[in-house]
Amino acid sequence: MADAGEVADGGVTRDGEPVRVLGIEGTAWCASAAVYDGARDDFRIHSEAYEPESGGIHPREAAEHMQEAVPSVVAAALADARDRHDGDGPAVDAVAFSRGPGLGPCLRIVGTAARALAQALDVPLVGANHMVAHLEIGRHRSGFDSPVCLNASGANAHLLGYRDGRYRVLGETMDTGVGNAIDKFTRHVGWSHPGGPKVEAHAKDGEYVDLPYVVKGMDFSFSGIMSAAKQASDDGVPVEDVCRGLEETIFAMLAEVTERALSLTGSDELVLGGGVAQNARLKRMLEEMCDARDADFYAPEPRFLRDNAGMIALLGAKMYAAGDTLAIEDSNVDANFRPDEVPVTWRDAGEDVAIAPESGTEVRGAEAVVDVGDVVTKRRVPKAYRHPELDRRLRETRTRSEARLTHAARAEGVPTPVVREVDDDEGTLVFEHVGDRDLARGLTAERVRAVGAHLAALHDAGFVHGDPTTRNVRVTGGSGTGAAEAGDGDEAGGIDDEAGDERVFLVDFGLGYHTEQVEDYAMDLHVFDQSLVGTASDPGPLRAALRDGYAAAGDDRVLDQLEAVEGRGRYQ
Ligand SMILES: C[C@@H](O)[C@H](NC(=O)OP(=O)(O)OC[C@H]1O[C@@H](n2cnc3c(N)ncnc32)[C@H](O)[C@@H]1O)C(=O)O
Ligand SMILES: Nc1ncnc2c1ncn2[C@@H]1O[C@H](COP(=O)(O)OP(=O)(O)OP(=O)(O)O)[C@@H](O)[C@H]1O
Ligand SMILES: [Fe+2]
Repeated sequence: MADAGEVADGGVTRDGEPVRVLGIEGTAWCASAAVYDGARDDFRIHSEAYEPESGGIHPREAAEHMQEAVPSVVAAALADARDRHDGDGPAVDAVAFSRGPGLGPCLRIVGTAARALAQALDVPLVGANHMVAHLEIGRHRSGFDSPVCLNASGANAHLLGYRDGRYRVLGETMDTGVGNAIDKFTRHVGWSHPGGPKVEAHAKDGEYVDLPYVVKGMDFSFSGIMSAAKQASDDGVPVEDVCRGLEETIFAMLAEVTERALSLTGSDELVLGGGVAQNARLKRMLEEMCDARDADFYAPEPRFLRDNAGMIALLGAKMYAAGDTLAIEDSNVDANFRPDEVPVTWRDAGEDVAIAPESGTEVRGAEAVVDVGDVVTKRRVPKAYRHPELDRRLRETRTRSEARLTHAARAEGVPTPVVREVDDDEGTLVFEHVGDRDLARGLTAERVRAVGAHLAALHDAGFVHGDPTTRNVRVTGGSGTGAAEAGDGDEAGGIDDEAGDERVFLVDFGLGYHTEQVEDYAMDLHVFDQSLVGTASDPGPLRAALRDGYAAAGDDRVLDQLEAVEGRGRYQ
């Protein structure tokens, strides 16, 4: 079936001329071809879904589906393009295809089809990253300038922000993609693929049940919650209740890390993408979270959320307009193609997502409202987007651990503010005021090295910070040179950046916990490392300083494990 999209301004042009691009998608389950027409800024999409008879997606069956369905959807799209075309020359300016990530056998079929079509039409070939396509479609349709993007799809879950010519991964899943996690549970209870819509339907009749909630900075993991959900169902908890618990927990995790990314970047725009984004509960949570912080939220309509070739054609049009085409001999597919590997040729340098907003006397962090005066009062305000029981549990436990671990860290010689008052019913803490500015606005290698040493001291004492970022470190002294923005001069009254004046304090221990696991220590370092990548204009030397500082004081096994964490292909 062909869908005609709305006509709008802002279609993609090359040298002032609207471009028309045919896109082909087929990374896993959806064989799809579409024509994007820059003259009308509209899309005609033809899709055929693969629906496994039992179990999940079988790569071989999925490839057979592509083999069968790609030619027919491409023929339909080409007929549309020819319909639109008047005059000489080929009906489209370029052919774009999903190069990855996805299932190798499927990708190869789509790649072959795209190469053959580009050659037959004698037009350039464009290789699109499927995850970047999931986010560009929303950015394009929203008209936002430089949003944070949450991709919630089957095989992936990423938080992305554009900076210095790349989409930086601000946070991501540490194990499976969000849709795949949900689908594993539904397979366990015997439901057919895809499970997401069934969980949504059953959750409507369910009561909330507690399940493990795991976020680490802006990263998150689903393995614990999925095992607990399967166990709960085996133990006789009604499946509707487990579905409700799953939605409330998983989507609250995604909303929280997204809020953290908005807070870290200072961005007030959020765009959602990916198949799981069709879920109404997820959209409502993100909408409420954004409303509460006066941010704009945009989710495209469902046909652009689930896998579709419209998004591939649009990204293809942008890339083609930027001259970003592929020689046939360089057009191999990449099953593990990460979004941060893509040189973003179609955006300008001035479009970076904001970083490190001005701090004032009232700071709105991701979790809390913080009054910064002679003392610092932090209130974990209730989050209307979360289920009230989950909200109460998180606010209480985090307030309690923050008080305890802030104190425990100081006992290990790590500078932290003195805790003056704790009220875990109200979720309020009162701290001594420390530092002149956040590390984000005063990044130097020396300070980052100190953070490495402080984290090593915590780990040596058997606990993690849980959310070490450049915003959760306070520093004294000058504004530094590595900061993402020019800095704000010497707001603290001009203390020089001299040895002896430097103090580096850790704050915000609410996500910390006791653990003996090397993996948890490595994740702690990884979270900080990622925040350097997300906030610094030249992160290389700072990342090296982090490792130096840690190596001097900490356990080498943790640094080895950090490499393993980074090297993990997280597409399962
Ligand atoms: C690499 C590529 O092949 C992959 N695509 C993909 O996973 O298809 P996508 O259409 O983005 O997402 C499908 C997932 O989206 C879930 N889903 C669909 N409707 C849902 C709903 N109403 N609630 C929750 N999940 C839903 C499905 O269960 C399935 O896991 C990806 O983008 O990661
Ligand atoms: N003791 C302190 N002294 C000075 N400033 C502080 C102190 N504690 C917090 N701040 C400031 O308030 C900001 C927000 O605090 P905090 O990180 O604890 O809140 P949060 O809501 O948990 O934030 P997020 O989850 O986004 O990291 C910090 O980035 C820092 O600028
Ligand atoms: Fe997808």
